[in-house]
Order: sequence, then C-alpha cells, then structure tokens
Amino acid sequence: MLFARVAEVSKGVAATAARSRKTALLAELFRAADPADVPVVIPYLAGRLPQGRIGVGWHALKDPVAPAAAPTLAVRDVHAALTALAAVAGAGAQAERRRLVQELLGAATADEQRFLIGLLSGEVRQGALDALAAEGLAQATGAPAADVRRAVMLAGELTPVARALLERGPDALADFRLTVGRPVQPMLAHSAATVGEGLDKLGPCAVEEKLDGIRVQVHRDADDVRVHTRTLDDITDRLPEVTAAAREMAGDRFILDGEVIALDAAGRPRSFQEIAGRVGSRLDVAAAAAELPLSPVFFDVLSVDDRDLLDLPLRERHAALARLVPEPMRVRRLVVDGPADEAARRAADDFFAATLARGHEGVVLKGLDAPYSAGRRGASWLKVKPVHTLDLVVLAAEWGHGRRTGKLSNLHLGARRADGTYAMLGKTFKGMTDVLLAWQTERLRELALSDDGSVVTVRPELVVEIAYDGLQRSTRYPAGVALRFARVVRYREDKRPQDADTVETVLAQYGARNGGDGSEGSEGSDGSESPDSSDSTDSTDSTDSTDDSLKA
Ligand SMILES: Nc1ncnc2c1ncn2[C@@H]1O[C@H](COP(=O)(O)OP(=O)(O)OP(=O)(O)O)[C@@H](O)[C@H]1O
Repeated sequence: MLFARVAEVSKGVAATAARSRKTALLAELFRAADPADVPVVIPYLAGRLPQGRIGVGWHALKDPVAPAAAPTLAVRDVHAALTALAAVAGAGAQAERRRLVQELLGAATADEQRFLIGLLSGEVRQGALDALAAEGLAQATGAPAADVRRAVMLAGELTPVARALLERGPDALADFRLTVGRPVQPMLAHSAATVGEGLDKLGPCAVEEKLDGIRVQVHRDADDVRVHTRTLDDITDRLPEVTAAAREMAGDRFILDGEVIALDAAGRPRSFQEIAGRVGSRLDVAAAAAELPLSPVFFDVLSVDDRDLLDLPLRERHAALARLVPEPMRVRRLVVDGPADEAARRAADDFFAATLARGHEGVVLKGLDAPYSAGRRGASWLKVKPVHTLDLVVLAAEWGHGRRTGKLSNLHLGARRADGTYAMLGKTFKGMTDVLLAWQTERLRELALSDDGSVVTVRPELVVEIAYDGLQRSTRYPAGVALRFARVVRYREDKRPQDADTVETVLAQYGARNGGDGSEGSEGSDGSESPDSSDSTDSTDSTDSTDDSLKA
C-alpha cells in the first residue's frame, strides 16, 4: 500500500468529528490494505512508531528538503527506513540519522512529508484510534464489532487481530480465545479519593488490600507453570516460589491473577524497590530466593479447567478462587454488600486503616457484580491510597542551575486529553536522586524536539509517577487546574503515554476534593516551581528508581 494513502486517511480522520465517518474512512483503508501492512499502518494512524524509539530529534527534522513530485513510497519502504534509523548507534549517529531522515523526506511528497514529520515529532496523535480501528475492521470484514473488541482484549493488542481478520475473515476470531499458557492483559484500576467515594460509585463491592509488589499472571497446565508480568513478559525462571505454590493448588489447569510481595520477619511488606530488585535479577535465582523469599498473593481467577470465567461476576470468580487457592495466599478482603449502611461504611474505613497499619499501600474496591475487563482500566476497580499519585507524561524539561547545571531538571508534566494531545498541569524538580537526574537527562535528550537554551521540549513518551498534595485552580494552565507540591515518585517505563492519566481523571479528583466548586488554593502559585538552584536538598533522597521497569 502507498504511504500517501495512509497520510491521506490520517488527515481525513483528524478532520472530521463524526465517529461514523472516521470509522468508514478506516474501513475503506482496511479493505484496500495488504494484511501484512496492517501492523504498521495502525500504529502510524495512531501516531505511534512500531520501532518504539528511533532517536530522531528536532535537529534532524528542521532542515527543509525538496519534496517528491508524485507519491511512490510504499508503507513498507517507510517501515524499512524507520527500522534502519532506529538501528543507528555509536559515533556519528546524529549525522547518520540526519542523512537517513533527509533521504526519506526527499522521497516523500509535500503531504507525506508533513505526515512523516508529525509522526517523528510526536505531533500526529489520534486519540482512541485503536477503538475506531476495531470498528473499522468489523465494518470492513463483516465481523460483529463486539467480537472484534473481545478478541483485541484477549490478544492484548489490535494488530494481530487485524491481520488475522483481514487474511482469513471473521472465522479467524476463534483463534483469540482465553487459553491457558497465553497471557492476557490484566485488568487495571481507576482511582477514588476516599473509601466512601468508592463505595458510593460501586455499590456492593469487595474492599481488598492493595499490595505494592509485582503483578503476576500465573498459568498452570498440569506440571507446566508460567508466570507473566503486567507487560506479559515471561518471568517464570525468576520466581521458583510462585511456580511451587501453583503446583500445590487444588486444580491443574487454571489462570490466576495476583501480586508477588516480600515480607520481613515480622510479616510486614518489604519495599517495592527490594521486590523489584529480586524479580529483576536473573543471576543465581536460588541464592536471591534464599536472601529475599517472595510471597505470591492472588486476588482473581480467569480460567479453571478450560472454563473462561472472565464474564462471571466477581463474587463468583472469588468463590472459584477460594476453591483453588489456600487462604494464606488469597488477598485479605472485606465484602460490603450494603454500602449505604453506616456500620458497613465504618467497617470499610477500618479495613483501610488496618491495611495501612500493616504497611500496605492502600485498598482496591471492586464491584461484586462486575466481569473481568482484561486490558482495561475498568470502572469497577477503584484504588484508594493515602498518597495521591498521577501517571503523567513529560512534555519538556528545563536545564538545571547550581549543582544541577548540565542536567535536565524541572519537568513539565501533562495529562492526556481525549484527542491524544496533552494538557500541562505543572512542573516539578522534586524527589529526584542523582541517579534519576542523570538517567532522565540522557533519556530526555534522546527525545528532544527543540532546545532554546533553557527549556527542552520532548516527544511526549516518558511516563512519570507524580505524588502531589492537591490541585488548585489556575488560569495559567490549560486544564484550569495545577498540581500543588508535585514530586517524582518514579518513572513508569512499563507504561506508554496512552496509559497515562487523563485530564478528566484529574478534574474528577479536583471536583471530588473541592465539592466541585474549585475554591481550593490560591491562583498563581503552582507549588514549588522557582528556579531550581535550591534543589540540592533533593539529592540526599536515596531512592533509586532505575529498577522500576518491572513495576506492575
Ligand atoms: N488486591 C488487588 N487487586 C488489584 N490490583 C492490586 C491489588 N493489590 C495490588 N494491586 C496492584 O495494583 C495495581 C492496580 O492499580 P493500577 O491498575 O492503577 O496500576 P498501577 O498504575 O500500576 O497502580 P499503582 O501505580 O497505584 O500501583 C495492579 O496492577 C496490581 O499490580
């Protein structure tokens, strides 16, 4: 397929507000596409590069190149060129990348150049493109849209489903069933400000401990046990305790969802960093396990004896879990059947307080009648933590002063908008260790799009977890609110920008805490963002965030 066609459809989809028109444009494109091109075409339309990072900064894009007169570039030519770009490394890499970019732009028409530059600079962003593309695929192939969505949920991503559907038609959807041995994307949670708010939103629910460890999905098929992370990496070999525990259980074909943590001698949870260090280490697993034994704790079951339990209400999945998993390995929970009842609300608050007192992170409230929404931030799981955090995208960073000279320090933080762009919510240089500063400087330089000597704008790719004390009204920031006392908790390399928190989430929290009247805080002060010459105090913080890629 010609790349020009993709550029044209991208423009058409962005230009219309009507969902049906967007879907129709995509369906038309899919009908004409070679199925082998689809794994590249869909990310391009969404504004993602299948190669992930290709290290092309603004410098490589800013020189004008004479466009080609007529379109000749095929999608696979562009893919090959970007793959070659991503592979450039070592001395002279910048110059070589520039040369390759110019070569590619020289083969593109003016329209194609615009699309390519938008793609490389991160400016092409089509919010919800994957959902639209799933509908477009249903339309193009005659498969029921609900079946396509379920297949995507089970495959964990759209592209394999798209390719199979276009190659073999609706029958191909049967390949994407929940299967022991094939990991699925885990269900995720939204946030609630308080337990009370969560109870009001969910109705009858379970209040469970929220454990700060590594998310694991455990598949057992007779003697074969596999353990996967939240990002579906296979970490079986590193977790002998988990495979041993799964082999002890009452069934021999099942899929469990849970968290691994480590407990100290007094039974209190050890830090996330220690757990991530243990799980991240491939060296001498037996010695590591003797030093820091891990405890799996399960909170859900997705399949038993080849029966798919995803659509069952949580209360039934919990009954199945209780039959399979012995009590010490099940998460502690309190069932709240009548959340309007005063005594029940007090009990839920007490459970939250007791969970924190035992050293855990918070609680997760889960609707008892809700199914398991794999790969979704389902509305029926709400986490409540005493420290409020948001996962935000780094939009830019400022060069530091004083002992941070030469380091990219003050981060500009953005929340996601529905259209795929970002609204800046504030800045922070707090909570950064020297290790983290060095790491972020290097990463952000790779993502740089422009540098005016003070502020470096970057491709919006890095997700960072930010703790904050509250939100205040602001006319300075585009969403109308700004973070108060924001500080970096850790980078979330396991998250993509499309997994970051949305402006709606942030505004909902603002409304929840302020009774909706937006009266908190004084206008103009966004916390702490004075020039960061005084920030040397931050560097005594010894938390090392570099091992957080396993955070699950
Ligand atoms: N009882 C529980 N039920 C569900 N998830 C739990 C539970 N205990 C701990 N967790 C962890 O909490 C996460 C749910 O929160 P969320 O979906 O927002 O992921 P997250 O962004 O990694 O959250 P956080 O950064 O707050 O841990 C799960 O991915 C899991 O790792």
